[in-house]
Amino acid sequence: MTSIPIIDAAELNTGGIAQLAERLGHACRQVGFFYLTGHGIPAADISNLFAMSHKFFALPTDEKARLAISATSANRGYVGLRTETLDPGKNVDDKEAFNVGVEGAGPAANVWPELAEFRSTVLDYFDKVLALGVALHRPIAKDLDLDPHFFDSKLDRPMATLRLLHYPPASVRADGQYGAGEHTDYGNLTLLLTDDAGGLEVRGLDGAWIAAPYIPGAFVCNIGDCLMRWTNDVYRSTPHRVINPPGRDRYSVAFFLDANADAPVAAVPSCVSTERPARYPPILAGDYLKERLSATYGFDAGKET
Ligand SMILES: O=C(O)CCC(=O)C(=O)O
Ligand SMILES: [Fe+2]
Repeated sequence: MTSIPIIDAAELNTGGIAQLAERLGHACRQVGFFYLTGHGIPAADISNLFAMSHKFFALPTDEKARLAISATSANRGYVGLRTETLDPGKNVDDKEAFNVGVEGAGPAANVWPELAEFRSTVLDYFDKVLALGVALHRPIAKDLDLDPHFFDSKLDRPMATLRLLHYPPASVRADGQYGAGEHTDYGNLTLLLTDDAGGLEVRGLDGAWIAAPYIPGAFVCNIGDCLMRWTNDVYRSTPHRVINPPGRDRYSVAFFLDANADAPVAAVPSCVSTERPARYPPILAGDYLKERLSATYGFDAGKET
Protein backbone atom coordinates (compact mmCIF):
# COMPACT_ATOMS: atom_id res chain seq x y z
CA MET A 1 0.00 0.00 0.00
CA THR A 2 0.98 3.60 -0.17
CA SER A 3 2.74 4.73 2.99
CA ILE A 4 1.00 6.54 5.82
CA PRO A 5 0.69 10.21 4.85
CA ILE A 6 1.86 13.03 7.10
CA ILE A 7 -0.76 15.76 7.37
CA ASP A 8 -0.24 19.20 8.88
CA ALA A 9 -3.25 20.32 10.92
CA ALA A 10 -2.28 23.99 10.98
CA GLU A 11 -5.25 24.93 8.76
CA LEU A 12 -7.58 24.05 11.63
CA ASN A 13 -6.58 27.33 13.25
CA THR A 14 -6.76 29.52 10.16
CA GLY A 15 -10.41 29.01 9.28
CA GLY A 16 -9.95 27.68 5.75
CA ILE A 17 -10.00 23.91 5.79
CA ALA A 18 -10.22 23.10 2.06
CA GLN A 19 -6.74 21.64 1.66
CA LEU A 20 -6.90 19.78 4.92
CA ALA A 21 -10.24 18.29 3.90
CA GLU A 22 -8.76 17.05 0.66
CA ARG A 23 -5.68 15.53 2.28
CA LEU A 24 -7.60 13.93 5.12
CA GLY A 25 -10.24 12.62 2.75
CA HIS A 26 -7.58 10.99 0.61
CA ALA A 27 -5.89 9.41 3.63
CA CYS A 28 -9.17 8.18 5.12
CA ARG A 29 -10.24 6.58 1.83
CA GLN A 30 -6.92 5.06 0.78
CA VAL A 31 -5.10 4.15 3.98
CA GLY A 32 -7.33 4.77 7.00
CA PHE A 33 -4.24 6.05 8.86
CA PHE A 34 -2.38 9.35 8.88
CA TYR A 35 0.22 11.14 10.96
CA LEU A 36 -0.87 14.52 12.26
CA THR A 37 1.62 17.34 12.83
CA GLY A 38 0.95 21.02 13.55
CA HIS A 39 -1.85 20.04 15.95
CA GLY A 40 -1.03 22.62 18.60
CA ILE A 41 -0.83 20.31 21.63
CA PRO A 42 2.37 21.42 23.38
CA ALA A 43 5.30 18.99 23.56
CA ALA A 44 5.54 19.70 27.31
CA ASP A 45 1.99 18.43 27.86
CA ILE A 46 2.86 15.25 26.01
CA SER A 47 6.03 14.60 27.99
CA ASN A 48 4.18 15.28 31.27
CA LEU A 49 1.53 12.79 30.23
CA PHE A 50 4.08 10.08 29.48
CA ALA A 51 5.88 10.78 32.77
CA MET A 52 2.58 10.21 34.62
CA SER A 53 1.95 7.04 32.67
CA HIS A 54 5.38 5.67 33.66
CA LYS A 55 4.62 6.43 37.30
CA PHE A 56 1.21 4.80 37.13
CA PHE A 57 2.39 1.53 35.63
CA ALA A 58 5.29 1.40 38.11
CA LEU A 59 2.79 1.26 41.02
CA PRO A 60 2.55 -2.03 42.93
CA THR A 61 0.24 -4.53 41.27
CA ASP A 62 -2.27 -4.52 44.13
CA GLU A 63 -2.65 -0.74 43.94
CA LYS A 64 -3.42 -0.98 40.24
CA ALA A 65 -5.74 -3.94 40.83
CA ARG A 66 -7.79 -1.82 43.24
CA LEU A 67 -8.72 0.32 40.24
CA ALA A 68 -9.64 -2.67 38.08
CA ILE A 69 -12.04 -2.11 35.22
CA SER A 70 -14.10 -5.13 36.29
CA ALA A 71 -14.94 -3.27 39.53
CA THR A 72 -16.17 -0.13 37.77
CA SER A 73 -18.88 -1.78 35.61
CA ALA A 74 -17.78 0.54 32.87
CA ASN A 75 -14.99 1.03 30.43
CA ARG A 76 -12.92 2.83 33.06
CA GLY A 77 -9.99 1.80 35.20
CA TYR A 78 -7.12 -0.64 35.08
CA VAL A 79 -6.89 -3.53 32.65
CA GLY A 80 -4.30 -6.01 33.95
CA LEU A 81 -1.39 -7.49 32.06
CA ARG A 82 -2.47 -10.14 29.62
CA THR A 83 -6.19 -9.90 30.28
CA GLU A 84 -7.41 -8.32 27.06
CA THR A 85 -7.82 -10.06 23.73
CA LEU A 86 -8.09 -7.78 20.73
CA ASP A 87 -7.72 -10.72 18.35
CA PRO A 88 -10.05 -13.28 19.97
CA GLY A 89 -8.95 -16.90 19.82
CA LYS A 90 -5.46 -16.01 18.62
CA ASN A 91 -3.62 -13.68 20.95
CA VAL A 92 -3.75 -12.58 24.57
CA ASP A 93 -2.46 -9.02 24.49
CA ASP A 94 0.87 -8.65 26.25
CA LYS A 95 0.05 -5.23 27.70
CA GLU A 96 -1.67 -3.42 30.56
CA ALA A 97 -3.87 -0.34 30.28
CA PHE A 98 -5.61 2.39 32.25
CA ASN A 99 -8.86 3.79 30.83
CA VAL A 100 -10.34 7.21 31.52
CA GLY A 101 -13.76 8.35 30.28
CA VAL A 102 -15.34 11.80 30.09
CA GLU A 103 -14.98 13.19 33.62
CA GLY A 104 -18.32 13.82 35.31
CA ALA A 105 -20.37 12.14 32.57
CA GLY A 106 -21.86 8.68 32.25
CA PRO A 107 -23.30 6.45 34.99
CA ALA A 108 -19.88 5.53 36.39
CA ALA A 109 -17.13 7.83 37.63
CA ASN A 110 -13.51 7.71 36.62
CA VAL A 111 -11.20 6.05 39.13
CA TRP A 112 -7.87 7.61 40.05
CA PRO A 113 -4.64 6.38 41.60
CA GLU A 114 -3.10 8.22 44.52
CA LEU A 115 -0.45 9.94 42.47
CA ALA A 116 0.12 13.67 42.76
CA GLU A 117 -0.82 15.58 39.59
CA PHE A 118 -1.93 12.42 37.78
CA ARG A 119 -5.61 13.33 37.54
CA SER A 120 -5.03 16.95 36.50
CA THR A 121 -2.38 16.01 33.91
CA VAL A 122 -4.54 13.32 32.37
CA LEU A 123 -7.71 15.44 32.34
CA ASP A 124 -5.93 18.45 30.90
CA TYR A 125 -4.65 16.30 28.05
CA PHE A 126 -8.08 14.68 27.67
CA ASP A 127 -9.69 18.09 27.08
CA LYS A 128 -7.10 19.08 24.50
CA VAL A 129 -7.12 15.86 22.52
CA LEU A 130 -10.93 15.77 22.58
CA ALA A 131 -11.09 19.29 21.14
CA LEU A 132 -8.60 18.28 18.45
CA GLY A 133 -10.57 15.15 17.57
CA VAL A 134 -13.82 17.10 17.26
CA ALA A 135 -12.09 19.78 15.17
CA LEU A 136 -10.77 17.13 12.78
CA HIS A 137 -14.35 16.08 12.07
CA ARG A 138 -14.95 19.44 10.33
CA PRO A 139 -12.57 18.85 7.38
CA ILE A 140 -13.78 15.24 7.39
CA ALA A 141 -17.41 16.43 7.08
CA LYS A 142 -16.38 18.77 4.29
CA ASP A 143 -14.69 15.92 2.44
CA LEU A 144 -17.93 13.95 2.75
CA ASP A 145 -19.93 16.83 1.21
CA LEU A 146 -21.63 17.50 4.53
CA ASP A 147 -21.94 20.79 6.37
CA PRO A 148 -18.53 21.15 8.08
CA HIS A 149 -20.39 21.24 11.41
CA PHE A 150 -22.40 18.09 10.72
CA PHE A 151 -20.62 16.09 13.40
CA ASP A 152 -20.60 18.82 16.06
CA SER A 153 -24.01 17.87 17.45
CA LYS A 154 -23.05 14.17 17.34
CA LEU A 155 -19.88 14.74 19.34
CA ASP A 156 -21.00 17.13 22.06
CA ARG A 157 -21.60 14.36 24.62
CA PRO A 158 -19.13 11.91 23.18
CA MET A 159 -18.22 8.43 24.29
CA ALA A 160 -14.53 9.15 24.46
CA THR A 161 -11.91 7.01 26.13
CA LEU A 162 -8.31 7.79 26.85
CA ARG A 163 -6.07 4.74 27.39
CA LEU A 164 -2.63 4.78 28.88
CA LEU A 165 -0.90 1.67 27.58
CA HIS A 166 2.21 -0.18 28.72
CA TYR A 167 3.79 -3.03 26.80
CA PRO A 168 6.48 -5.04 28.60
CA PRO A 169 9.54 -6.16 26.63
CA ALA A 170 8.92 -8.92 24.09
CA SER A 171 8.65 -12.43 25.47
CA VAL A 172 8.27 -15.56 23.42
CA ARG A 173 4.85 -16.99 24.14
CA ALA A 174 2.74 -18.88 21.69
CA ASP A 175 -0.50 -17.34 22.96
CA GLY A 176 0.70 -13.77 23.25
CA GLN A 177 2.99 -12.91 20.42
CA TYR A 178 1.64 -9.39 20.17
CA GLY A 179 1.24 -6.55 22.60
CA ALA A 180 -1.99 -5.80 20.81
CA GLY A 181 -3.35 -8.46 18.48
CA GLU A 182 -4.65 -7.55 15.06
CA HIS A 183 -7.81 -5.45 15.35
CA THR A 184 -9.64 -2.44 14.06
CA ASP A 185 -10.77 0.36 16.38
CA TYR A 186 -14.46 0.67 17.14
CA GLY A 187 -15.29 4.35 17.14
CA ASN A 188 -14.90 7.29 14.79
CA LEU A 189 -11.35 8.45 15.16
CA THR A 190 -8.33 7.37 17.22
CA LEU A 191 -5.51 9.77 18.06
CA LEU A 192 -2.44 7.91 19.27
CA LEU A 193 0.84 9.03 20.82
CA THR A 194 3.67 6.56 21.22
CA ASP A 195 7.17 6.65 22.60
CA ASP A 196 10.12 5.86 20.34
CA ALA A 197 10.02 2.07 20.78
CA GLY A 198 8.28 1.40 17.45
CA GLY A 199 6.22 -1.76 17.03
CA LEU A 200 2.97 -0.44 15.56
CA GLU A 201 2.09 -2.13 12.29
CA VAL A 202 -0.71 -1.35 9.85
CA ARG A 203 -2.17 -3.77 7.34
CA GLY A 204 -2.41 -2.52 3.78
CA LEU A 205 -5.10 -3.30 1.23
CA ASP A 206 -2.81 -5.98 -0.21
CA GLY A 207 -2.59 -7.69 3.20
CA ALA A 208 1.07 -6.76 3.78
CA TRP A 209 2.02 -5.29 7.18
CA ILE A 210 3.87 -2.01 7.16
CA ALA A 211 5.59 -0.36 10.12
CA ALA A 212 4.23 2.93 11.42
CA PRO A 213 7.43 4.33 12.90
CA TYR A 214 7.55 6.96 15.62
CA ILE A 215 7.59 10.54 14.36
CA PRO A 216 8.47 12.95 17.20
CA GLY A 217 5.55 15.18 18.16
CA ALA A 218 3.13 13.65 15.66
CA PHE A 219 -0.07 11.78 16.38
CA VAL A 220 -0.81 8.58 14.55
CA CYS A 221 -4.51 8.83 13.70
CA ASN A 222 -6.84 6.24 12.29
CA ILE A 223 -10.44 5.79 11.31
CA GLY A 224 -12.56 3.43 13.39
CA ASP A 225 -15.36 1.07 12.41
CA CYS A 226 -18.16 3.46 13.37
CA LEU A 227 -16.99 6.20 10.99
CA MET A 228 -16.42 3.54 8.35
CA ARG A 229 -20.03 2.51 8.79
CA TRP A 230 -21.16 6.15 8.66
CA THR A 231 -19.39 6.43 5.30
CA ASN A 232 -20.81 3.18 3.93
CA ASP A 233 -17.26 1.75 3.87
CA VAL A 234 -15.92 4.65 1.78
CA TYR A 235 -13.47 5.45 4.58
CA ARG A 236 -11.32 2.56 5.75
CA SER A 237 -10.99 1.27 9.28
CA THR A 238 -7.63 -0.44 8.88
CA PRO A 239 -6.39 -3.43 10.89
CA HIS A 240 -3.33 -2.81 13.00
CA ARG A 241 -1.33 -4.49 15.77
CA VAL A 242 1.54 -3.84 18.15
CA ILE A 243 4.68 -5.91 18.58
CA ASN A 244 6.41 -5.62 21.97
CA PRO A 245 9.93 -4.29 21.51
CA PRO A 246 12.82 -6.57 22.42
CA GLY A 247 14.64 -5.61 25.61
CA ARG A 248 12.67 -2.52 26.53
CA ASP A 249 9.23 -1.36 27.58
CA ARG A 250 6.88 0.54 25.31
CA TYR A 251 4.37 3.20 26.34
CA SER A 252 1.60 4.74 24.28
CA VAL A 253 -1.53 6.81 24.86
CA ALA A 254 -4.57 6.17 22.69
CA PHE A 255 -7.59 8.46 22.56
CA PHE A 256 -10.72 6.92 21.09
CA LEU A 257 -13.34 9.40 19.99
CA ASP A 258 -16.77 7.86 19.58
CA ALA A 259 -19.96 9.78 18.90
CA ASN A 260 -22.71 10.55 21.42
CA ALA A 261 -24.43 7.34 22.54
CA ASP A 262 -27.71 8.50 20.99
CA ALA A 263 -26.22 9.65 17.68
CA PRO A 264 -27.85 7.80 14.79
CA VAL A 265 -25.20 6.26 12.56
CA ALA A 266 -26.53 6.00 9.01
CA ALA A 267 -24.75 6.23 5.67
CA VAL A 268 -24.12 9.83 4.62
CA PRO A 269 -25.71 10.69 1.24
CA SER A 270 -22.44 11.29 -0.64
CA CYS A 271 -21.40 7.71 0.15
CA VAL A 272 -24.53 6.03 -1.22
CA SER A 273 -25.25 5.48 -4.92
CA THR A 274 -26.87 2.93 -7.19
CA GLU A 275 -23.51 1.15 -7.45
CA ARG A 276 -22.96 1.41 -3.68
CA PRO A 277 -26.29 0.98 -1.91
CA ALA A 278 -26.35 1.39 1.88
CA ARG A 279 -24.62 -1.68 3.33
CA TYR A 280 -25.78 -1.45 6.96
CA PRO A 281 -29.02 -0.59 8.72
CA PRO A 282 -28.89 2.54 10.88
CA ILE A 283 -27.77 1.98 14.48
CA LEU A 284 -27.23 4.20 17.51
CA ALA A 285 -23.53 4.81 18.16
CA GLY A 286 -23.93 3.60 21.78
CA ASP A 287 -25.46 0.28 20.76
CA TYR A 288 -22.73 -0.27 18.24
CA LEU A 289 -19.91 0.38 20.71
CA LYS A 290 -21.53 -1.80 23.37
CA GLU A 291 -21.52 -4.78 21.03
CA ARG A 292 -17.84 -4.32 20.23
CA LEU A 293 -16.61 -3.79 23.79
CA SER A 294 -18.42 -6.82 25.18
CA ALA A 295 -16.68 -9.01 22.61
CA THR A 296 -13.24 -7.70 23.62
CA TYR A 297 -13.52 -7.84 27.40
CA GLY A 298 -15.68 -10.93 27.63
CA PHE A 299 -18.01 -9.15 30.06
CA ASP A 300 -20.45 -6.30 29.79
CA ALA A 301 -18.06 -3.39 29.94
CA GLY A 302 -20.20 -1.49 27.51
CA LYS A 303 -22.89 -0.25 29.90
CA GLU A 304 -21.40 3.13 29.33
CA THR A 305 -18.12 4.42 28.11
O1 LIG B 1 -0.33 1.14 21.50
C1 LIG B 1 -0.46 1.38 20.30
O2 LIG B 1 0.46 1.86 19.64
C2 LIG B 1 -1.74 1.08 19.59
C3 LIG B 1 -2.82 0.57 20.48
C4 LIG B 1 -4.08 0.25 19.75
O3 LIG B 1 -4.11 0.04 18.57
C5 LIG B 1 -5.35 0.23 20.51
O4 LIG B 1 -5.30 0.28 21.74
O5 LIG B 1 -6.41 0.19 19.87
FE1 LIG C 1 -6.14 0.13 17.85
